[in-house]
Amino acid sequence: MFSFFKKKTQKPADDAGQAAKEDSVDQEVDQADPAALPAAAGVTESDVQAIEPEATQDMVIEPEARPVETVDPPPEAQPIPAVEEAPEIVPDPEEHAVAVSETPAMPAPAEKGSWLSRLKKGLSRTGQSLGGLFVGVKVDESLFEELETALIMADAGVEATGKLLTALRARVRKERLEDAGQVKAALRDILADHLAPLEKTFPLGKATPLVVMIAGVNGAGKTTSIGKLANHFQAQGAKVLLAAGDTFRAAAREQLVEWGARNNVAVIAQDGGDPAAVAFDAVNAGRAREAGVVMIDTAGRLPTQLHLMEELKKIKRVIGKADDAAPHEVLLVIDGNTGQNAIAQIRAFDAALNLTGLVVTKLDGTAKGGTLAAVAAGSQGVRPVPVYWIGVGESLHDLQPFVAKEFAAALLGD
Ligand SMILES: Nc1nc2c(ncn2[C@@H]2O[C@H](COP(=O)(O)OP(=O)(O)OP(=O)(O)O)[C@@H](O)[C@H]2O)c(=O)[nH]1
Repeated sequence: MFSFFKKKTQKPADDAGQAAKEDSVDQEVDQADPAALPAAAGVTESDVQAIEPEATQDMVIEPEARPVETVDPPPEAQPIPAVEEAPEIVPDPEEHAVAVSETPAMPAPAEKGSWLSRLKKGLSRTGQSLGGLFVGVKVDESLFEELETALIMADAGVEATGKLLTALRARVRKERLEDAGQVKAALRDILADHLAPLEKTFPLGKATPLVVMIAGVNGAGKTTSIGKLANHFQAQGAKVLLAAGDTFRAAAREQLVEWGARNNVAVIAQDGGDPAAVAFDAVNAGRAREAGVVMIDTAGRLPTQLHLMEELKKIKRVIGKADDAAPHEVLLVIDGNTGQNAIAQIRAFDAALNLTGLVVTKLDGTAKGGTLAAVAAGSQGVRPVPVYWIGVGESLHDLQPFVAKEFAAALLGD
């Protein structure tokens, strides 16, 4: 395992200072000869080196911020393998002894059934309010009215709700459906068709390395999703490299480093400084080490924090200086509980970054599972960005590819 850590003592004093500093680095980076970029971005070769054990002593780790309790090790977790390059950048490797596994931990096909039941359970609040409407009722206008209310309450939005109900009425008429169960089955098909354009297979292997930039608001589940995906990609045989693009929050870096240790993959990190430089290093390191995937975490931010949105654009630009075609994927992680606000988030991040996909987390326990129907309908002018993965919990197995048919069934509690 390769672990890198660039040490810098300078930290941003405040937002204004940080913005000014970023502006100057931005100009440097943008005007620089790409070959000279590492230096322009404040990166020197001596900065990028395998961490020595004693260097970890200087790391600032907030013990209370360690996410140990939020991260379930895979059921088949094994003790740390006796690898020479054990995760030295982790201050206390013993803490990882129970969590590190070399064994791919994503579900085998046989586990598909349990994923479907977790998906159904995760979406049960939406499932009960939508699916529950069909129990012991007659097929009449009041059923359609209740459905309309339930879809709006599930945050499907006005456009999707109208479209779905128009299609359902037509189907009921055409097929002369009189049984509520049949109407429910018809709605399930219509929903699945409606959501199908969002379904897309993640293009692992499209480029080597495939550079994936991850963005989102604070706490959406970016870092956790990266950890789960690292495991997923490894299970598919891809060598993974992670980059801790949140250079401001020590706990965020720590969390990624921890996921790196769990998955036995390298993490590029830096204490303070320019996140674009970390991303740039990561792409180069990924290429040098023939990684299959480089995943770049970024600090959480609100679309209204304009200077932070500019920083995100800059990170993307600088990644492009390391590899013309990169980032190949720009993913927005959204919290499934966010409801209609997710639409505003997608619009804003898409405008800044031209998103290629979504990861929707925390669908467990939400009554707002209809949001994806709103995305598919292009509600409020949102572009129907593909959904690669959905998350229904905190364990490794709880993040899985989005399948429209499965999702539609779970939305109706089936
Ligand atoms: N219930 C549930 N919790 C989740 C899911 N995905 C992530 N979480 C939890 O959400 C919390 C925040 O996740 P993070 O990965 O730290 O979020 P982040 O976007 O990286 O956060 P910042 O770095 O602060 O922007 C953690 O406690 C995760 O375990 C999910 O699908 N379901």
